[in-house]
Amino acid sequence: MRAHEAGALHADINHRGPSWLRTPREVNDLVPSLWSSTARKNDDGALEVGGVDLRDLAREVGTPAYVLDEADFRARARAFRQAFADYDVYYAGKAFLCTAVARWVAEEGLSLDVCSGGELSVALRAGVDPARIGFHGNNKTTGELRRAVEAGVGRVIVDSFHEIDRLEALLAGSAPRHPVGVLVRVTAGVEAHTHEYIATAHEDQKFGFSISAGDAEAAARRVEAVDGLDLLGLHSHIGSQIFDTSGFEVAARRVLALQARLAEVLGRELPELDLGGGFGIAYTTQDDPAEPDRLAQELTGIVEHECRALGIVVPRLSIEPGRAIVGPSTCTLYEVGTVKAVGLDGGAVRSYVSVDGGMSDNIRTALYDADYSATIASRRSDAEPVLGRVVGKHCEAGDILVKDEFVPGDLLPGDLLAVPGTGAYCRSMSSNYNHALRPPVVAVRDGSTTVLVRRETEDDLLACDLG
Ligand SMILES: Cc1ncc(COP(=O)(O)O)c(C=O)c1O
Ligand SMILES: N[C@@H](CCCC[NH3+])C(=O)O
Repeated sequence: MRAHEAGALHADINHRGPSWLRTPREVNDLVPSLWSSTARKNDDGALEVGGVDLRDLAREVGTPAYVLDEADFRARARAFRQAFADYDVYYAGKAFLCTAVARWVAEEGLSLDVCSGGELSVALRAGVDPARIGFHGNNKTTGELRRAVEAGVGRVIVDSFHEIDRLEALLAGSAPRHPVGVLVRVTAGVEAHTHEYIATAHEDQKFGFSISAGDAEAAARRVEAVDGLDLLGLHSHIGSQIFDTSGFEVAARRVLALQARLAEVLGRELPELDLGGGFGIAYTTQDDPAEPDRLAQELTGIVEHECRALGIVVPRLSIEPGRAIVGPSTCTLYEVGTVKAVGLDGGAVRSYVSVDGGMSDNIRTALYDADYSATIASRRSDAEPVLGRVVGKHCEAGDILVKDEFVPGDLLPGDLLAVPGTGAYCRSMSSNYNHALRPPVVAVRDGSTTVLVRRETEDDLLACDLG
């Protein structure tokens, strides 16, 4: 099958309008924008990341494995830190968090956003300064709030009236040494251009207080009235994997209008404003993410312009990027187990490549219809490329990792395949479906490997099974 035929076939199979497909010529090569900065193919055609040949890594730690390029992660964290020098940059730990990564984040001068008691524990165990932790969540338990308050987290981002009640009750029982900093999470009524499950600023969803319904103002007044709470400002997160800053612009306009109104109502200007995260990354060659410098320029421009128009002081700004820091830093390494040619209508053939992981280590394709790419990682292939689909080993027809990709026509069991861009929301959303063991997270740097999170064992799973 020729490339243009495959492209046409692809468009036919997915009745979802134009979609992305690499050209067969790239089957051995890397598209740099999709990979971490140290990834390269060596003379054998094998994939190297952080100076480590992934064939060696597979022998050492097995597959599947998440391979995290430490230098790339740190460089992206630093780039946000530098571009947003006047902001506080909170790394969103929900994208991926372990103690080593929490330490890297702190070493690079970033703060940390956690959204559960579990993430808070990791941050505290890593020695992150609690004052630099922001605590999120739409249903924080009293226990979680107590731990956060006792640890002295810098800010709690409140998300419901019940949560404010809970905090009030908690503070009435034991006065913390310092007032608890609070941001009120608001929904600005913006339809962000992303998958509906990861858009968070439209009205009909669970997060935040609605500005238009008056709940956001009521929540701010309520927090202001509670002894021991220090209302620092507002928080707006419009969604994830967003490329277009116009959503931020509309949200900023509405949030700052509320900020100006609160200045009148409360008799003081709130000192802080968090614009959330959500900056997109390249999963395919169709995605064209903005560099942190440009994002900083645009966001700052939007906020300054609005503040001028409203006659209020520009608050201290913060952002919460997760995916844009950790997403591109990681690829997942798999071993091919079976290859099956499946005939399609019209006589075309699709090659189903089954690997030793699947939707348990990357649910994003099944959940969000996300696009990924893949490359052969163990050798060079001179065979004619074929249209392939990379699937997992789970008992589920939707267990797809890469919907469409050209793969070498001579792919065989035992070959290694790598999927780039899996640093965000893959390990952190992984599961034990079919009693799969979660893969390890292995950092590579300057030719050496460090296991940051070990592979789960059957004993780990059985330890929870009390018979
Ligand atoms: C409140 C909040 N902040 C930050 C993030 C991080 O988003 P992203 O990883 O897309 O930057 C999220 C996730 O969407 C979020 O809900
Ligand atoms: N989990 C989502 C992002 C949203 C998470 C944070 N609100 C994803 O994989 O794209």
